[in-house]
Amino acid sequence: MQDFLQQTLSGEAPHQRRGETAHLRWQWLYHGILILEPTEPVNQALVLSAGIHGNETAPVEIVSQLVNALLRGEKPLRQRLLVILGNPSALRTGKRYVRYDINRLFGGRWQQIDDCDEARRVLRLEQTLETFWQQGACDESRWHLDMHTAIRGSWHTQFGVMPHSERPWPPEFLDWLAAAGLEALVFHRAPGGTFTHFSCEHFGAASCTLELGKALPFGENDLSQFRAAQQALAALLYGEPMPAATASPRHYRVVQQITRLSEHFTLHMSPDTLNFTAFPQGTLLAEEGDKRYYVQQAREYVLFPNPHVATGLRAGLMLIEEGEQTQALPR
Ligand SMILES: O=C(O)CCC(=O)N[C@@H](CCC(=O)O)C(=O)O
Ligand SMILES: [Zn+2]
Repeated sequence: MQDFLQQTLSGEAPHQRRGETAHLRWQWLYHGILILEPTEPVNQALVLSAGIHGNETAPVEIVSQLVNALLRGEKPLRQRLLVILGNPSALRTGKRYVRYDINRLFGGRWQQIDDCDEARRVLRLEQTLETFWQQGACDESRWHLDMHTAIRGSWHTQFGVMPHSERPWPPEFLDWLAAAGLEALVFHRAPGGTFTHFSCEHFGAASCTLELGKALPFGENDLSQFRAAQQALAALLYGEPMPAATASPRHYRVVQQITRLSEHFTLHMSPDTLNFTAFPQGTLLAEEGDKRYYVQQAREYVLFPNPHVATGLRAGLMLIEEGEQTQALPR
């Protein structure tokens, strides 16, 4: 296979479904799903995914470049690696999703929607991860990096979203995220239907949703903005030197989720509001019938505000920065 992205976009299975280089063996498992195993024994396994949303193309281009170099035999591999381009149909159309946002369906939530390609895709991805992790030794370290881009511009242009976990995060994982150039880390405080929640909750993986810049069509991305992330990935995959972290990411925690429940939902934010915009205590953020969302803490920052999500889905998250003084409004 010459080019994993082009192969995936073609919708065709490759003529040759497995192969090897001097460093590794690879196998095409299904559309957008490729497994690569080093010939030398290793004790680390990585799931590297992108294209869970079909309009978020920069990470797809980055993953494809990294993987193509491995397929051409130009680079060694230091991990067992499962590469996933999450939603090939959506990638072909350049839309976030075709019928349903697959990053809300993991952990079996696909069973709660009508049978459709996206529900089946999530089942396939869940099963593929399960088999991949089971194939490793029991002491193998498990990481999952799921790469996205944000719909809006952001005060922090590159950041990570960490799934809810009761376990402490491995320091080497946090160090890697800092070296990848992430300016902020956002910590969820409740379980969710994202891919990273699934791998963290079900398989104990250290996982993070990486948000790299703003969503643009294929060919319009300036990948040089993401040099640190690309170098950090090359370090992980090929054993190249890690870039030095220039700053420690700021830490934020989710304190409220705004959910759109009906057609009557109104979000009181302009379409230009950037991610991580701060709002003072008492600000009315959104309303829907009798339900009103206000800023509770002294100051809260908005993430992923989107009044156009399907009903029942998250229309925004409100964050506080760790270490900032908090004082909630009396209820
Ligand atoms: O910019 C937006 O509104 C969405 C960008 C995006 O797709 N983000 C992920 C975050 C997943 C997480 O919470 O870990 C998503 O919404 O699925
Ligand atoms: Zn996304």
